Amino acid sequence: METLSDVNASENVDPRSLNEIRNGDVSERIQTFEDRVEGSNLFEVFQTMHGQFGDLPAFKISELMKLDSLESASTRSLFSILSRILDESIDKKNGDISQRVASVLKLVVQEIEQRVSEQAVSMRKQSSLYKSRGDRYQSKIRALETLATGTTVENEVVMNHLQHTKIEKAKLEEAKKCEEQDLNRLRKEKDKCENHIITLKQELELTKRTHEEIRLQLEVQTEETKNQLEKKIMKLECLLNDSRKNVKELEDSSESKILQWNRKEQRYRHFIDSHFRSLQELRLASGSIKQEVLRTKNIYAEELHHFGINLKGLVESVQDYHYVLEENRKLYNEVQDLKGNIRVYCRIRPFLPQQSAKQTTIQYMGENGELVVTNPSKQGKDNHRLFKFNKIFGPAITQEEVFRDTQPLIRSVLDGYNVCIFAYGQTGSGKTYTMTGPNVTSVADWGVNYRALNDLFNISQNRKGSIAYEIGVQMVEIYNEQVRDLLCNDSSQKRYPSN
Ligand SMILES: Nc1ncnc2c1ncn2[C@@H]1O[C@H](COP(=O)(O)OP(=O)(O)OP(=O)(O)O)[C@@H](O)[C@H]1O
Repeated sequence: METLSDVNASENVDPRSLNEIRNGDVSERIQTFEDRVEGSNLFEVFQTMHGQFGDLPAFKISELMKLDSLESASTRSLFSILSRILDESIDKKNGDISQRVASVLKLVVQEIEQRVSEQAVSMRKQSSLYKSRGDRYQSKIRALETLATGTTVENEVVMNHLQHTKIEKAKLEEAKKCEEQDLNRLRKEKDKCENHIITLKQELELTKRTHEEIRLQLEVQTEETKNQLEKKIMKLECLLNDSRKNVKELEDSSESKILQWNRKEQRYRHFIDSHFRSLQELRLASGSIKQEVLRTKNIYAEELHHFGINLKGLVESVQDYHYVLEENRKLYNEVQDLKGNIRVYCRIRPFLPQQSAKQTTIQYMGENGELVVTNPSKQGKDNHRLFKFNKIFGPAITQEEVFRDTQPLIRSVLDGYNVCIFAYGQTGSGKTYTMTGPNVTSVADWGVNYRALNDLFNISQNRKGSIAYEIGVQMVEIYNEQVRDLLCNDSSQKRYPSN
């Protein structure tokens, strides 16, 4: 890019000249060129002649004419000299001009004419030169103005770049801070590492010493081991010899075994061949069995079809059966109701082996549940008392017989009735014996509880295809007007109902 200073340097033009050219002021420049010529010598000659021109000798004029100073004199000086000479001649000689003065004047006029023509040519040249320069400068000015406009856009770009650079600088400063922090951290870590290295060196030194000691010990051990190994090698060589003998023997035996194996192989081959033949026979048999199975399958499908038809009838029968069963249950429960919701049975305990006076107070025991008890200590009407029960179980009756009478009542539980079996009597009268039994491991001795539960579980098991039962049991004891839970393991919580 060509700048203003470059243009000045290349053209060697004063900036002031540029302005003058721009304003078109060229005339003053022509005068300046005229002033550059100075003819002081000629002027001085004419100064000396001032006031005595009429007496100017011929040699002086010749000398004057020979002088080269005419060429070097300025044009203004020449005009001034010419004017004075003419004024002098007019004043002193009444307008006559001598031949010599006329020739001098002629020379001066010729010189002036030549100069004027030369200067005119020069002026034209200079004028055209300045004009061309002016045009060039104008175009350069326009170029510079365009350049200046471009520079504004560039400035914006540069400003953006500067802004970006500032942000980058801020980031770099931030990064620098981080790096300084990292550097500080690394310095600390370096210090730590150096300390660690010192510690490690000490440990290494210690380890070296230990290692040296161990090495010495190992050398001793190695020597011992070497001796032992040498002994072992001796032993092993002996063993090797033995082994070689053994190998020889084994080779012999293995040869005989190989012969045996070959014979066995022969036998197995025969065996496999026979099995292969059997297998082929089996394959044939399996084919026929498959056909048989297919036939059976078809027959089975037909039978299944018939079975389905029969089953349908059976399902209908089962539905009828359920209906009949329901009817039975209703009738059964009605019978139980007719028998009475509350039934009282009396069981008479036999005498215990340790009882000495085996004298009974029971006077009469009727089939209809009547019981007459005597009291020998009382007389008259109070001597005997009559009791009426649903049934009386005598001393010889078994556990099975007692249960049989309660069984129907217990079974009504399965139809949704609540049943309670209540054993009442004084201490030692046989309540536990009747309800639980003397020996639970013997089925014959089972009391009402075991038998009832066993019966209920059996029935629920038989009916599980049609009915799912949930069975719950409670066993309580009322003693001294306090109810106690007999199924509770924790004696502290036995009191019923538990808190
Ligand atoms: N029917 C019976 N046949 C044989 N022995 C019986 C019979 N009933 C009870 N006993 C015997 O009588 C004794 C007392 O019976 P049990 O313990 O059943 O009486 P209990 O009424 O439960 O007494 P408690 O109220 O003190 O518990 C027991 O030794 C028992 O074996």
